[in-house]
Amino acid sequence: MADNKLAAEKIDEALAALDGWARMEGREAIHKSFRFRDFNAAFGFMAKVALYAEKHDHHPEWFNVYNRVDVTLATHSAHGITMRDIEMAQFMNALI
Ligand SMILES: C[C@H](O)[C@H](O)[C@H]1CNC2=NC(N)=NC(=O)C2=N1
Repeated sequence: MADNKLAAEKIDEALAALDGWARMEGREAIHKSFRFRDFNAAFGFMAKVALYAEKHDHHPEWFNVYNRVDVTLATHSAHGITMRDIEMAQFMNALI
C-alpha cells in the first residue's frame, strides 16, 4: 500500500536507482538539490511538479533560490518515507 512507511532496506534499494537523492540526517525524509540553467528553468520544473502534486495529493517541501530547488520528500501522515515519496522522486528525476 502506497501509504505504508517503507522499511530501511526498501528505501536504500529505491535510492540506489534514484540519482542525487539521499536520506536526510535526523529525519525520515529524502532530499535532493536540483540545479537548473536559470530561474525560468527552475520554475518550469516546479510548475510541472505542482501539477503532479495536486493530481496525487502529495506535496513536496522545497526551497527555491534562482536556479536552485532544494526538495525534501516525506509522507507526513505516515511520519516517514512511503512509495508516494519514491514515485514523486522518480517523476522529478524524469523531468530533468
Ligand atoms: C488533506 C490532504 O489530503 C493531506 O494533507 C495530504 C496532502 N499532501 C501531502 N503531502 C505529503 N508530502 N504528505 C502528506 O501526508 C500529505 N497529505
